Formats: sequence, C-alpha cells, structure tokens
Amino acid sequence: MFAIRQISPIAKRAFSTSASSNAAKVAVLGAAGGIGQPLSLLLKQSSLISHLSLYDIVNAPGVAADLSHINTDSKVTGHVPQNEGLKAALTGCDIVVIPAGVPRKPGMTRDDLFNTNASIVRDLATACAEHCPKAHVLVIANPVNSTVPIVAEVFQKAGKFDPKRLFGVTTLDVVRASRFVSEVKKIPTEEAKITVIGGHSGVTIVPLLSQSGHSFTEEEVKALTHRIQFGGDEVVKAKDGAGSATLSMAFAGARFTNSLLEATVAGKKGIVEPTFVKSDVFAKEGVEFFATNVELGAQGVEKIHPVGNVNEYEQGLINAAIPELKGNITKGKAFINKA
Ligand SMILES: NC(=O)C1=CN([C@@H]2O[C@H](COP(=O)(O)OP(=O)(O)OC[C@H]3O[C@@H](n4cnc5c(N)ncnc54)[C@H](O)[C@@H]3O)[C@@H](O)[C@H]2O)C=CC1
Ligand SMILES: O=C([O-])CC(=O)C(=O)O
Repeated sequence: MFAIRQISPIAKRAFSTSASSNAAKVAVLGAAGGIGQPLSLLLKQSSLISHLSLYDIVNAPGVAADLSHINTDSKVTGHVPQNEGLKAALTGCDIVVIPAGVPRKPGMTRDDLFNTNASIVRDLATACAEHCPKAHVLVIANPVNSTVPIVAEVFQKAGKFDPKRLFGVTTLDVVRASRFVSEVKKIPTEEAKITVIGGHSGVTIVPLLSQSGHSFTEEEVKALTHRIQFGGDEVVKAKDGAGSATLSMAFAGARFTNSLLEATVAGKKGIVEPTFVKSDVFAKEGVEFFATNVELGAQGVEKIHPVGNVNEYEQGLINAAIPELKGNITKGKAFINKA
C-alpha cells in the first residue's frame, strides 16, 4: 500500500501505462448514486487505479458488474452493507471518495442536508478510520463546510487524523467559474483559470476574478460572482426536484481524484488544485478549514497557497464568508463532540 511507504513514490511508482500492482485502490462510497455512477465510470479510465471498490447501501454490485466489462485494467468490485461489505470495500484503500448522502431539492440550502448527511458521513468516516486509516479521504457529500470537519473529528477521536489526507472537494466551483468566465469573455476555457477560495456554499464561495488576468466591468464582476456562488442552485432549480449537479460534479470529482493520483501514485510535482482543507490561512480569524489552491504531493497536501492580492470587493466577499464558514465548521465539530 503506497500510503505507508517511506521510499520515494517517484522511484517506486514511475508512470504506469496500465494498472499494475503499483497503482492505487480507490473506493467510491455512494457509488450507485447520481454522482457515484458517472464518477466511477470516469475513474475506471485511470491507469493509476488498480482496484476500484464501489460501495453503496443499494445496487453497488450491479454498477460494479457493469463497469467491470470496460476493457481498462483495473479490477472493479461492488459492496453493500451485508457480509461486512464496507470493511471489504475499504481495506487496503489509498483513496476514498465520499459522494454518499442526499442531494438538495428546490428551496433547500446545503445546510438543510446536515441532519441527514452528517450521520452518513460520520459513520463512513468511522469505518475509514478503522479499515484504511492512512487513506486520503475526499469529501463530496454536502454540506462540505460541515462534513469535512466531521471527518476530521472522527479521525481525531480515533487518533488517526492526518490533515494532509483530508480534502473537501470544491473543484466544481472552479470548473464552473472557468466555464462562466469563458462564456462572458468569449475565450477558451483553457484561458479562463479562476481562483475560488473559501468554502462550498453560497456566500462562502469566493471567486477572485481580479487574479485571473482578464478585465471585467463592475456589472460583469457582480453577475459572475453571483453565478459562481449560486451555480449549484441553478442546477437544483433546473432539475426541479430530481436532485442537484451530478454529471458536472462527477467530472470535477474525477479531476480532483486524478490530480491526487498523479501526485501520490505517479509522483508528479507542481500539481495544484483548490480544495477545502485544514488551513492556517484564516486561523487568526478562527477559521479552521478553508479552501485555497493547494499543491498536492506524495503525502497529500504539500503546500497551502496563500490567498494572494485581493481587491476591495473581494475583501468584502471574504469578510462575508468568514462568519458563515465558522458557523458551519463549529456545527460539524459539535455534531461529533456532543455528549
Ligand atoms: N461537493 C460538491 O461540489 C457537490 C456535492 N454534492 C453532494 O453530493 C451528495 C450526493 O449527491 P447525488 O449523488 O446527487 O445523490 P444521490 O441520492 O443520487 O446518490 C447518493 C447515493 O448515496 C447512497 N447512500 C446513502 N447513504 C449511504 C451510506 N450510508 N453509505 C453509502 N452510500 C449511501 C445512496 O444509496 C445513493 O446511491 C449530496 O449530498 C450532494 O449535495 C452534489 C454536487 C456537488
Ligand atoms: O447545489 C448543490 O446542492 C450541489 C452542489 O454542491 C453544487 O452543485 O455545487
């Protein structure tokens, strides 16, 4: 299992062209869901994964059987709770991705999902701490601003917490930001690289358009900022009760997982992704977790980038995000620490 190797991952895991014993075991928890299925499909294409382990409370064996016919070299297994399925899914895992949990319906905030998803994430994190304590844990389930602190507390209580290995997946915010800016500026998405910091809900999502290298009118800044902050609501509304973003989220989740695989398995340097991690960036303001660009390395978080220069408007957005983020984080921690 590469996660506990002391030797250089570059030497041991030089780029593989097909899945080999050097590659990683990756689990998707909630694999039969709206995100889980397309995410698993995208991950089946990775040569850096040797074993794709799919877990859900229902239907995971069917999804696994289906994906297992695709002629890439990773093994796919499907697990349900019966017969210690979660233990089997997690044992030996290097990366665990968690999209398990209920999605929003129109009129709900992400925080409205807390009552259902907090206990789902707590129980899955408890199993991770027991069966794969060294795995990198990637949290997609909402509300991310609270579910990430929940996972941290569970690992902390088990004496297994390594802040380099816990990630809230905020990639969809930069994926959206890139696309929305490319549409407004009529440029290729490749040229629309937008930093987004903060958390993953409404005003806690803070796009830093001033750092993009493009110029915007005041109206464009306001409209783009609002669209990036509330992009999730756009999809929830359009799906009209049938859930929230699944396909774009699967794309974003696969992008983040692949970046982490490139850093941890292939030993690539200089890979930077935005992600919600334990961070000192706003520690003075009492914010324990925060998303900024993060360089990924062999052990996970290699270097947390600072926020950089922001203008007055963006400083205002940060000021608005901080109290809400603090509340979300406190709520997650309190859920685990309640008597
Ligand atoms: N981080 C982000 O940017 C985004 C996060 N999300 C969040 O991802 C979560 C999943 O969304 P969808 O896939 O659309 O929902 P979904 O309802 O389609 O799928 C969720 C899956 O989780 C499974 N599940 C429920 N409890 C479980 C448990 N204890 N163990 C294992 N699996 C369990 C369900 O059986 C279902 O298959 C939601 O909380 C949603 O808000 C959605 C989009 C973006
Ligand atoms: O909006 C939601 O509930 C799902 C989500 O997190 C997103 O699409 O960004």
